Amino acid sequence: MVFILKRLYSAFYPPVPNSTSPTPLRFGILGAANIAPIALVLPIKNHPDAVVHAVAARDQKRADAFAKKWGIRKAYGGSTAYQELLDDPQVDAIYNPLPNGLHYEWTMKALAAGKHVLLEKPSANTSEETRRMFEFAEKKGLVLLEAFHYRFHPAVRRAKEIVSSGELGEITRIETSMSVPVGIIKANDIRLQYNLGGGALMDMGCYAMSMARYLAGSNPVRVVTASADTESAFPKIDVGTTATLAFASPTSEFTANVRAVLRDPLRFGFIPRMPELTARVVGTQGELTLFNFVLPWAYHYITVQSTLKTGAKQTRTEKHYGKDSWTTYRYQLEAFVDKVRGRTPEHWYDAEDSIANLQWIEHIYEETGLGARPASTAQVPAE
Ligand SMILES: NC(=O)C1=CN([C@@H]2O[C@H](COP(=O)(O)OP(=O)(O)OC[C@H]3O[C@@H](n4cnc5c(N)ncnc54)[C@H](OP(=O)(O)O)[C@@H]3O)[C@@H](O)[C@H]2O)C=CC1
Ligand SMILES: O=C1OC[C@@H](O)[C@H](O)[C@H]1O
Repeated sequence: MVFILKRLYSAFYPPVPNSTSPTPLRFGILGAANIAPIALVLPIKNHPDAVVHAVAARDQKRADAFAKKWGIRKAYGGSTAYQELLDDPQVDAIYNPLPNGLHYEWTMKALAAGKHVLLEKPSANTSEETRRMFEFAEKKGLVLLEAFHYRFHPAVRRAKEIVSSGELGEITRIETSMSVPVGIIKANDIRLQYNLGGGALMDMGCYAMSMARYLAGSNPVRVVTASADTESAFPKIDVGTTATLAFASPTSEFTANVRAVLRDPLRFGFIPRMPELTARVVGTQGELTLFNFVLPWAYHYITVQSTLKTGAKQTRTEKHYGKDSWTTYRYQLEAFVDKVRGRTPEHWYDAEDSIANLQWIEHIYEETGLGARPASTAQVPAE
């Protein structure tokens, strides 16, 4: 417990670098979003070559309050604030943590304004929108990254390394699961609004899908089964989705179970269930479990159970926290800034990865009968 508190403390009070660049990469944030402090504002304090220059919110008071609280120089507010932020020549890169259904519109506008974009997950409401954003970024020579921060963390990279090493033999099953108990996500949350791109599969499921594909090292070949739980209060929203995907293997096929739940029901009507954040790979020679693959910087463990040549089973536990005080978001920021600066990031993933992730999310939504999330109807700049 003390260990976790220390990790949280250093995430919230990151050490500042001894020297900083006179010309740092200047970020602008679209929306005074809940996630912005932990995902960008705090980790950037530890980056010697990046700063947050401005924030924009639909309400001036909200923008001012956010800027004051987090020490941000400039605050744009009002109905034209987002565009004013994009037009600010002192902003080099945009962080887009708007609701999913607005990702496409404002990323396209940011790219049109000549800004690099760090875009929250899931990248858009549809895979076609994702493809268009990446094509536009490519055309403009700008960096665009879907913020799957977990992928940059040493614990996740190590889990992948173990799977790829062949130590577990041939993969026979993958399970990725993310759930939170009912009550955490409030009824008016963006995650429960269809037009804003809500749904468990979009929100938590995009990680579960991304991790399953990452561990598999390929894309699925088909959806085997998929079912969604709904509640009448939230039309067209999956409050929970479970899907089984088939992947091709050298000998035949293996399956991945992907589970995402936004409102896990109480046990016996009153006991909250523990959140789940687990990835598991079962192979012909052993199995691996990564507990907390999404926020491994706070706490995680990897257990590997393998079968020795003698037939005996051996179990070990590994932990990989990497650099002191670095969260998944700090690792992600390092890669993003490196990419913009023309350096080769230690780790990266490409447009095809983001496009495929959403394609398979769409396939699952179709299979559940709920249908994919609605495409944006906003006017966007010509690609
Ligand atoms: N990487 C990660 O770990 C996490 C990523 N996320 C992702 O970040 C994004 C934002 O999530 P979160 O911070 O929880 O969201 P918030 O509920 O804080 O909403 C984000 C911002 O959206 C703006 N907004 C614009 N239009 C609307 C609208 N019609 N309704 C509601 N809000 C609107 C608001 O900006 P304004 O201030 O201008 O009013 C608000 O600040 C999502 O894509 C989510 O998937 C979320 C949590 C964790
Ligand atoms: O990105 C996220 O990570 C953590 C989850 O709890 C949250 O709902 C999601 O948006």
